[in-house]
Amino acid sequence: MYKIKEAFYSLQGEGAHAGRPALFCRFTGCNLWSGKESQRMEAQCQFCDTDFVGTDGQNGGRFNTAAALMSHLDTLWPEGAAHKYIIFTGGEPALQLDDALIAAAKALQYTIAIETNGTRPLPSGIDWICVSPKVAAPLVVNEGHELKLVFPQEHLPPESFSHLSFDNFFLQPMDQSALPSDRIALEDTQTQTLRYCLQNPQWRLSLQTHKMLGID
Ligand SMILES: C[S@@+](CC[C@H](N)C(=O)[O-])C[C@H]1O[C@@H](n2cnc3c(N)ncnc32)[C@H](O)[C@@H]1O
Ligand SMILES: Nc1nc2[nH]cc(C(=O)O)c2c(=O)[nH]1
Ligand code: SF4
Ligand SMILES: [Mg+2]
Repeated sequence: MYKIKEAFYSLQGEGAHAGRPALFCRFTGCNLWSGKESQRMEAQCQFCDTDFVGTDGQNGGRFNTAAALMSHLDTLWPEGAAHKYIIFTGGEPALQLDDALIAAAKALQYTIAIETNGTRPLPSGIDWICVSPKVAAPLVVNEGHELKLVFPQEHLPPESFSHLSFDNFFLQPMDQSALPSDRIALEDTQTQTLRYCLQNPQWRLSLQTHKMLGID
C-alpha cells in the first residue's frame, strides 16, 4: 500500500533542474519528524517546510499497487506530451519508493527523480538522485547527481560533504517562515548562503523559485 499526501504538476523549483516541468508525488510520512507541530522541536529535522501528514491533500490517497498509483499520477501529466518527468518526494520517499513503483513509472516512459534525506537505501533505476542531508541523521546515500544542503544548519558545515561523489553541490537558504518562532529572516539565510558560495565556488545557490512564483 502506497500512501500519498498529494500529487501535482508544476515546475521543479529547486536545484539543478529548477524550471523543469515535473509531476510531483509527495509520500506521506518521514523518519526524521512525525509532522506534528507539537513535536517539531524534538524532531531530528526541525525546519521542514512541508505538510506530509495523512493522505488528504490534492490528488492524495492510498493505492494498493504500483500500477494503480502510476496510472492515477499519469492523469496529471499533459495529455500526449513527452519529456515525462516525475519527482518522488515527501515526507521521505525512500520509505515507500520500491522496485515495483520504479518499474511502473518506467513503463509509462517517465524519467525518475527523487528528493531524499539520504538516510535510507534507495532502489536502483532512479535517474536523478538529490540528497539533502540533515544534522542528526547519518547519510547512507553517499553518491548521486545533486547534493542540496539547506543552509545554515548548526553543526553541519558544507565542508563535511564537499568530498562526496555528487555531480552538483547546492546550498539552499533555510526558509524559516514555516517555523513558529522566526529565528532568522529568510533574507539573512539568503545572504549567508550567497556569501558562502562566493567564497567556496564548488557550491551553487539554489533558491526555492516556486515560492517566489506562488506555485506548488
Ligand atoms: C520537504 S523535503 C522532502 C524530501 C526529503 N525528506 C528531504 O528532506 O530531502 C524537500 C526539500 O525541501 C528542503 N527543505 C525542507 N524544509 C526547508 C526549508 N525550511 N527551507 C529550505 N529548504 C527546505 C529539503 O531539505 C529537501 O531538499
Ligand atoms: N515546485 C516545487 N519544487 C520542489 N522541489 C522540491 C520540492 C519538494 O517539496 O520536495 C518542491 C515543491 O514542493 N515544489
Ligand atoms: S527529512 Fe525532509 S520531509 Fe522529513 S522533516 Fe526533514 S525536510 Fe521534512
Ligand atoms: Mg517543497
